[in-house]
Amino acid sequence: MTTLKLHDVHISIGGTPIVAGVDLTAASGRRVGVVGPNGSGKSTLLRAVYRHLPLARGSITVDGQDVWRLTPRRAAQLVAALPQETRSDFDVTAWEMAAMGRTPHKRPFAPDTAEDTAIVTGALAHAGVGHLAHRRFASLSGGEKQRVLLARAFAQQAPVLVLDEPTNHLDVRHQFELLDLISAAGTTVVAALHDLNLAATYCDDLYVLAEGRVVAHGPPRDLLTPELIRTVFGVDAHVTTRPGDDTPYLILIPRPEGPVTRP
Ligand SMILES: Nc1ncnc2c1ncn2[C@@H]1O[C@H](COP(=O)(O)OP(=O)(O)OP(=O)(O)O)[C@@H](O)[C@H]1O
Repeated sequence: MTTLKLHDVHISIGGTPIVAGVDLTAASGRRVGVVGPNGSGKSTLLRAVYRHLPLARGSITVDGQDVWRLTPRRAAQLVAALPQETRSDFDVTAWEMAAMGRTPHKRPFAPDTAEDTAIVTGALAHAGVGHLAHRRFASLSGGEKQRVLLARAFAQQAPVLVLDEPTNHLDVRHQFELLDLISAAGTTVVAALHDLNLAATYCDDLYVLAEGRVVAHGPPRDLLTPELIRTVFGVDAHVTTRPGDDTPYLILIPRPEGPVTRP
C-alpha cells in the first residue's frame, strides 16, 4: 500500500505564484478530494503530482520517493492520472489509447506482450468501454473518452491515481459508476472535484483550496459546514445527511443578494 505526501508545495506559472505552501497527505488506500472555487489551483496542484508542472519549492513523495527525482518511467509506474484535458487529435483507437497505460512497464518500442494485451482488454472492460475498443478515440463522446482514459489509468497499474474532475462529461449514473469503480480499485486516490456532494460521498478526506492555499482539511463530515461553504464559495448551504446513512449532503442556496453584477 502506498502513501502520497505533498510537503510545502509551491508552483508558479510564468513567474506568478499559483500554489503556495500546500501540505497534503493521502494515506494508503485513502480517497482524498481537493475542492475549491474556480481558479483556486486544484488542477495546477494535481499537474505537479503527475509531473506535468514542476515545483518551485517543496516535495511530492510516494512512499518516501520524491517523484520529481525519479525517472519519468519510474514515476509513471507509481502515479497514474486522469487529466482534465487530453489531446484527442492522435489518430488512435480506444484500445490503443488505453494501451498507452502500459508504456512505463515496457522498453521503448517493445511490442505488447500477451500480458499487456490481457491487462488493456481487462481495463477497458472494467471501465465499461470494452465494446468501444475498435472505435477511433477522437470519434467518442466526452463521457466515452473519459472512461477510455480511466481504462488507460487502470492499465498503468500504478498505486496512486490522480483524477482531475473525473466526472466531467458524465451523466449522473456514470458519475456514480466511475467513482464506484475507482473506489473499488483500492488505490490511493487524489481527485479534484467540483461537486461537493460527490466529494462528500466518495472521499475519506477533503482539502479545501482557496487562492492556491489549503484553508481547511478533514473528513467531509467535519469539514463541510455552512460557514466554510459561505466563506470559500460565497454560497449558503443547508447541511443534511443522505437518506439511509450519515454522509453529509449539501443543499446549496443562492445568496439572497443575488449576483453581484445584476444589470
Ligand atoms: N498556463 C497558465 N498560464 C497562466 N495562468 C495559468 C495557467 N494555468 C493556470 N493558470 C492560472 O492559475 C490559477 C489556478 O488555475 P487552476 O486551473 O489550477 O485552477 P482550478 O482550481 O483547477 O480551477 P477550475 O475549478 O476552474 O478548474 C488560475 O488563476 C489560472 O488562470
